[in-house]
Amino acid sequence: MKLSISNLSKTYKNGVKALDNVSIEIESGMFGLLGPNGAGKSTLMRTIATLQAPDSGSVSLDEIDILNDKNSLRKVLGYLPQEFGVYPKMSAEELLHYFARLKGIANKDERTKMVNTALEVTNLLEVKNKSVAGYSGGMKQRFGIAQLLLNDPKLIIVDEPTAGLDPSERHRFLNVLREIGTNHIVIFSTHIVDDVKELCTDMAIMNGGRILSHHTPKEAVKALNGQIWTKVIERDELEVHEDKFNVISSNFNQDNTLNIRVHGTEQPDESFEAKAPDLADVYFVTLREEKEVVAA
Ligand SMILES: Nc1ncnc2c1ncn2[C@@H]1O[C@H](COP(=O)(O)OP(=O)(O)OP(=O)(O)O)[C@@H](O)[C@H]1O
Repeated sequence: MKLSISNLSKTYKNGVKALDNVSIEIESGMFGLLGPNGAGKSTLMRTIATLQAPDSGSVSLDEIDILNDKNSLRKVLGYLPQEFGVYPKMSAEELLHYFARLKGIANKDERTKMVNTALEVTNLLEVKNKSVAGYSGGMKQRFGIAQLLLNDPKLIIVDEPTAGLDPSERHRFLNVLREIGTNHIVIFSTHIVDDVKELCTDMAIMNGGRILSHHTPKEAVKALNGQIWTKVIERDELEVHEDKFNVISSNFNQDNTLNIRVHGTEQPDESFEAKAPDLADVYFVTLREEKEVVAA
């Protein structure tokens, strides 16, 4: 299965160019779309989900021309938007039966089987009789996945599903996605680098409505080998270092000093130590290079 996006552009009425000639191909597996707030991720997701039209460009899933044949796409799509509304005071099981009926599954045995599978995959079997309105944030997100699994979608889109989840809920949610990622195209957007690191077989970094890079996480990290340098400095030395070196990130240590990471093909000076790159370095280097291009 392949999702092909070609030359997609969208400018909102207020003049914001949310998509700027986006082209990318996505195959089966877990695909992470990583970018800061306002990068254009939701606009891209909503366009693929046929909820809004671009100004130009095309999107296809195998032979389905998504923009001209919305209904065919919707039959194979599972979409979990960023805000997933208010739930009525019904149990998860009842609500899933209700959604399954809406999706046209009239046969009760067939519906029960589907509902049970969805509850099982999302680890909600034990709480299936509880009201969804009273679920925690993480349980609600997993319920969102349960409802989208009901029509056995081929393309699953989840928009920033881990925002606001506590670490254990986030972990449980990522495990559910991992479970369904093997035989579907799952696209999920996030601004959390670790989400992508833990989960994705493929990824792209987006900002300013453009795809800045598209690599597997492994390849992207490998490409920075030998280019990341660290040093511990006092906090009031940060500005000087930022003026002189390509500082991509800084983190406080317990003693209130700062650990800075610098990008460069050569050791900046002898006070720096070489470090193995990680995915956060990839993210910051990519965004920084974009800033330099925009400024030039
Ligand atoms: N309906 C709209 N009308 C006008 N501008 C919009 C609209 N929706 C989004 N934008 C703007 O388009 C840009 C891209 O927004 P989008 O929501 O696609 O980004 P995002 O990467 O999903 O960010 P976030 O994580 O904050 O949702 C932003 O500058 C946003 O303010």
